[in-house]
Amino acid sequence: MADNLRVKTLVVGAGAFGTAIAACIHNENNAVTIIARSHKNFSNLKKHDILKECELQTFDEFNTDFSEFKLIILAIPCQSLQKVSEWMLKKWLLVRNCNEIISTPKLNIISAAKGIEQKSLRLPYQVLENFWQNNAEIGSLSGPSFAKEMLLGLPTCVVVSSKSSELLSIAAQILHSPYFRVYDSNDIVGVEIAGALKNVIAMVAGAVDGLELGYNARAAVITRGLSEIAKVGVQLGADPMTFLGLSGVGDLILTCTGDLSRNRQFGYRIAKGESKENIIDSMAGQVIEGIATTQSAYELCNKLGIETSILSAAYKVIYEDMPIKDAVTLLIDKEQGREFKWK
Ligand SMILES: NC(=O)C1=CN([C@@H]2O[C@H](COP(=O)(O)OP(=O)(O)OC[C@H]3O[C@@H](n4cnc5c(N)ncnc54)[C@H](O)[C@@H]3O)[C@@H](O)[C@H]2O)C=CC1
Ligand SMILES: O=C(CO)COP(=O)(O)O
Repeated sequence: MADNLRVKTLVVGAGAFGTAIAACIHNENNAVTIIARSHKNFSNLKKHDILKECELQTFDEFNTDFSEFKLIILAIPCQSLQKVSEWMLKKWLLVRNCNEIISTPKLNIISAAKGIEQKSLRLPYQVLENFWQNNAEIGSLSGPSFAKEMLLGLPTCVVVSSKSSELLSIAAQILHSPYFRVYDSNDIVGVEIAGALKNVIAMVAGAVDGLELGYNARAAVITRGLSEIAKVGVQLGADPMTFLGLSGVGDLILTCTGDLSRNRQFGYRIAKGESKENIIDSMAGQVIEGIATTQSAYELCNKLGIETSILSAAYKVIYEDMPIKDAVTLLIDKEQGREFKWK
């Protein structure tokens, strides 16, 4: 296809997921530009044949009008969404040489972040909607998708969620391919709550394995964890069926059982006696979203008046230095009760 007929997609962030999604969607119909923090990232990206063809820019040097891109994917951690949005708006005004964005077609922005913003307790789409107001349609990409497997071209199914059907159709057109299947959903609250909270449950599942408590215990954490996730989601207005989908049980199973998960690894290593600081230092700057989300989730559950014992046990270990064995006792000694209680 002639270059001027190709759709253009922008991927903001050149970490594990930014790199992987760019490799999945760059093709003869879709030209991907990736924004990385520094030129140092470029040599890493160019190790992959497909990424050699993408346009690479740094945050500092970037000077294209954002509305040239049919889709913008934010592949950055949840806690950076506000800052990166501020950077984008500043750049956009600079490139357009104006003080205000007036009557432009809306941007189409999809976030891949799986977390809850600290202090404000907002989900990624709420941070973005609040910032971009009428200047963008907002969506969320989630589901079981280890970046490493996507980079290898292994089959992956994800869900894109948005209130805008136009954005859903653009996302399907740009993202969907035989090995990268995209389903759509209108339940952005459910999809984002599931994506955020599964990281905390994955840390606990990792800890169960680190403590060698057995497969039964791990299955119990996954299932009871799903019940806690659904309880929080339903209270926030999510559709309960979402938790049976790719962003719910799909991503939960992947992250709780797959050793590629950084959140699972974190829990495993904590259970083996390593300190939180040590583990973070060893991750070479890669984000472990579950750490910040544990705190946000704890505060959110308190605010909503919901009892969630697994999420709360994770908080006590990570933020109150409760010995992990005491947290296990807390969960085992919990009062007997009905399997499903929505409050
Ligand atoms: N790695 C994976 O398999 C998947 C990750 N995700 C989610 O995608 C999000 C990003 O994850 P990864 O790419 O894995 O993380 P990462 O830590 O590998 O990369 C994050 C990137 O964001 C950049 N960044 C962070 N804060 C920034 C700021 N303020 N300004 C500019 N750049 C900034 C970093 O420089 C880095 O390049 C997370 O929320 C994660 O949960 C979603 C699906 C799969
Ligand atoms: O969300 C992920 C896969 O769907 C990646 O999980 P981790 O951040 O735990 O590696």
